[in-house]
Amino acid sequence: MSNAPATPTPSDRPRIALIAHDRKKDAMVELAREFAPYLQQCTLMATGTTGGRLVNEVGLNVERMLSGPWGGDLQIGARLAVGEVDVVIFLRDPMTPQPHEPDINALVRACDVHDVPCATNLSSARLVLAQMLLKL
Ligand SMILES: O=C(CO)COP(=O)(O)O
Repeated sequence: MSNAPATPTPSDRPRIALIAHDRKKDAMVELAREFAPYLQQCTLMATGTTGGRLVNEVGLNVERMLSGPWGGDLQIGARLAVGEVDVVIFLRDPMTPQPHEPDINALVRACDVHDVPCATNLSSARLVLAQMLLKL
């Protein structure tokens, strides 16, 4: 039997969900640029508009769900509930009421139920990604 390390497969990659409310999307793009070399090695999913910006402005490969108000947060929550998401970066806007507040709460609750790390602001997102980088 060979002692060579197993070739990483897509399923070994950290699976990260990236979500940002409108007034936080520039910050998400900036964060993604900062961590792009790492994020390129991850399996990424995002809500629709956030994902579009990450694809077009950062060049990341992202699976795009529906936009948040149309159910994107719920789609990510459903994936997370069956063990398909390792980390959530969710840059929420605490100053703007959202029409889909119940969906947002459901996703954050699912993170707590399943003990999945959920960074809801830029500083905690940087801490989480920096810690993940150390495990490479
Ligand atoms: O509304 C959102 C999260 O609650 C984000 O959705 P978009 O990325 O489609 O703007």
